[in-house]
Amino acid sequence: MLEQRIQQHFIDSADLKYHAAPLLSKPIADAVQALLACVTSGGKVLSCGNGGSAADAQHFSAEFVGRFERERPELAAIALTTDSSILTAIANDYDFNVVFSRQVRALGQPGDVLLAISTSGNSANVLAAIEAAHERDMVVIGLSGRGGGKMNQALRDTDVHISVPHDRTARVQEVHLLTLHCLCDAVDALLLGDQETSL
Ligand SMILES: O=C(CO)[C@@H](O)[C@H](O)[C@H](O)[C@H](O)COP(=O)(O)O
Ligand SMILES: [Zn+2]
Repeated sequence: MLEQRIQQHFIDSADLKYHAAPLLSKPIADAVQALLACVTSGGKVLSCGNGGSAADAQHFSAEFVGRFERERPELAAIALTTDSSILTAIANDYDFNVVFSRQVRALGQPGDVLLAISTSGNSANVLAAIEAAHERDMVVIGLSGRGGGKMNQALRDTDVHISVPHDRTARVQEVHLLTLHCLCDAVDALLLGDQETSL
């Protein structure tokens, strides 16, 4: 019974990945181009999200600043989810809805990229970060699910929306993580050439 339940998670996750691959490969490739333009012109990536998506935001920035699978120069990325002093001060003095947007206004420059992650597309602090990024002439890569929610309206035509076609938060997050690894792999391939992985 329990093992069957566990196996069903694996099957559902694999099914979604098969189904989503042809739907998401184009927006993911568009996101790669946005990231490449950013890093080759001296820009940086700011990333944000709540809960599991905060972990995803940090996962991405760790692989940009550190490395993914291949040796390469450092790439600039900052997760806006990590500084507890900044987060508590902004939430305490202003509102939790602006914990990311104030950091975007403080750190964002034209040509930078905001990686905005929300499985529902409806988290107010992520939506406010998108608005702040537009004020700073940044491109936004939005990762969502469940039809995209309010992120559909928040994003511009010049942004990239990667919307996972599933309603369950955990399944959406599983495809978000795969997407982040696709982004890291493709940026490395375009920067270094299409070689085999070294790690
Ligand atoms: O990881 C999970 C569920 O798998 C949760 O921590 C989840 O990330 C949180 O409930 C978030 O607050 C959901 O926000 P969002 O993805 O809708 O923006
Ligand atoms: Zn989770």
